[in-house]
Amino acid sequence: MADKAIQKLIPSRAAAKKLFQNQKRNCFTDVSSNSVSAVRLIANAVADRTDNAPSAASVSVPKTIDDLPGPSGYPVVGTAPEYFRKANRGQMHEVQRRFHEKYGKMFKEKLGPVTNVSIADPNIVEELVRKEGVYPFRPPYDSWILYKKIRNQKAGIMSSVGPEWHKLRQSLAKYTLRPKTVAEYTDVMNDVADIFVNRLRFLREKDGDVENLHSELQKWALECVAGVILEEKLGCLENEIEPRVADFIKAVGNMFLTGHQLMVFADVHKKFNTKPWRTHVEAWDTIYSFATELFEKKIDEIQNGHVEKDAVAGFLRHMIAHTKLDMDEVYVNTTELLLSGVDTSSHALCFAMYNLAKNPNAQARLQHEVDTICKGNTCTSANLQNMPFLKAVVKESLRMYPVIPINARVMQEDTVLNGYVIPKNTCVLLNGYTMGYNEKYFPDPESFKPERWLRSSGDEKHPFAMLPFGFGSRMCVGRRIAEQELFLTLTKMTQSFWMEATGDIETTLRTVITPKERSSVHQNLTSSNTSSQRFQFLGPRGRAMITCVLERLF
Ligand code: HEM
Repeated sequence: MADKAIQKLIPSRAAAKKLFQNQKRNCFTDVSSNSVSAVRLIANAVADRTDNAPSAASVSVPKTIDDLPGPSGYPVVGTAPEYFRKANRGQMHEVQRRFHEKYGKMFKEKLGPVTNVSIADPNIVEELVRKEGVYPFRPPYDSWILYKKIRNQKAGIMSSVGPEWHKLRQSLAKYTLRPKTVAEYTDVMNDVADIFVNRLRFLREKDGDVENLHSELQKWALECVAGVILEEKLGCLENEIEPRVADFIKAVGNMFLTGHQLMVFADVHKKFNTKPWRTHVEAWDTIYSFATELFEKKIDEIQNGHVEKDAVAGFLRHMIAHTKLDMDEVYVNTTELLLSGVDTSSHALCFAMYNLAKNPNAQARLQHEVDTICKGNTCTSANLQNMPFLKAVVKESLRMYPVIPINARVMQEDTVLNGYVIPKNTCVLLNGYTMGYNEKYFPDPESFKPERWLRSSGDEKHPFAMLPFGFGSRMCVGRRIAEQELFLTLTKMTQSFWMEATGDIETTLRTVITPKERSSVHQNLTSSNTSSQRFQFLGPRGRAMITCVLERLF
């Protein structure tokens, strides 16, 4: 295969020159013919900024995937056992980082019968974006596909591929990624942030203890995303919550956890009806039943004209009113948006709070910015335009704790990346986590330094070196929603509390990076403005709270 592909990829000199010129003019259009790929290869060889780019001499003989370095692994199972070793469980991102340290910015690896390629270099990511075509293929978990098959369920924007995905995506992204539209949800999000902060105070005041901070964060995220999509107040942060809300949150966590566990040999798990498979099915069933209930209630309200006249239309109403999606499509999109918005935003907020608590100078600087710009009032979307440090805090926190540390694409055709022919159907893993800790792009990467993102730092950042929301036309469709939730809630937290922490959060990967159950973090929340009114979140043994919250719950 490789020889044939290489032959096809080598154009005549004249054709190459002409195509190269076109290519330079058109570098972001999708061109998929092999001859053009070859020209890209030449263009990349000439323009490649990477330190070990293929030399001009090697260009005429592109290398194949077999030439890539990588761990040799064991017969049949390849490197799979490496990920199942006790010390490495839930640490796929760390294992990948170590492989990159050993084999460089691009390596191959056999996982069972499949050969994957891993990359951790912004130039190669950029090259991939240019070549991934109209339908970037992020592989859904096999377990998702199997579930949808047994339940005859359609795929939504997150789990579909090809033209089907494109249709769902186009209908949605024009609203969810439009800053002006997302800004309309400022009040909804601020209301939830208020309730969240009051809830923390209430829990503290009641018995001096916050029983389950992580659960409060997940409820905060669900309340936000339900407000934005369904215009629905679920009451997640009230004292008594409906069991279905708690069940849904638990189901989302279980679906991501077991999806990750079933990454290899999902069909075998299904055949033998193993525990992870049963949990996976149960989790999806719970997710769909919750979404169906909400969806049907909202549709009923819309049809009967019971929607508040002044309410800002949620994304569900946008999809119904302004797109050509049928009701089934609107429903699966709604479901997948809801479930995508819980563990992602809640973990991101948890890590940002933790980073601020651990870095008092950064927290003080943020407090100063918040006080100067918001002047003690609720933050508006206009205020957000003037809060670069707040944005830098979120960026830096996502660099250190990218909620989704490894992204993936399946090549839709033989594609040359960094001078290697990557065969069609190969899965390429993009290690955002590894890039985020690369000294070359982020000096002193272990330190939390929001100021590195400020224009005044004078640092030029490679635009593809940090991709917490993914990239290209398949990037996170909820990005702006998530960012705005984080900005507004962190502002409210900063206006309300001073956060302190000792100890460290440990993380585990369950599709999303999650704080580990037994992280020994000690964190105080103190009312930020009145020193006499001290909110100390105390745990059962009198230890400072967020600490104990994390110790108990994760
Ligand atoms: C800090 C929070 C979040 C992070 C870090 C995050 C990150 C990501 C990443 C890395 C992807 C994959 C993109 C790619 O393949 O290039 C993704 C996809 C997606 N995200 Fe998010 N996300 C967050 C919050 C949200 C929220 C709040 C929602 C919903 C409102 C959401 C909805 C989605 C959906 C539906 C997709 C699939 C998009 C597609 O395939 O077209 N995300 N997200």
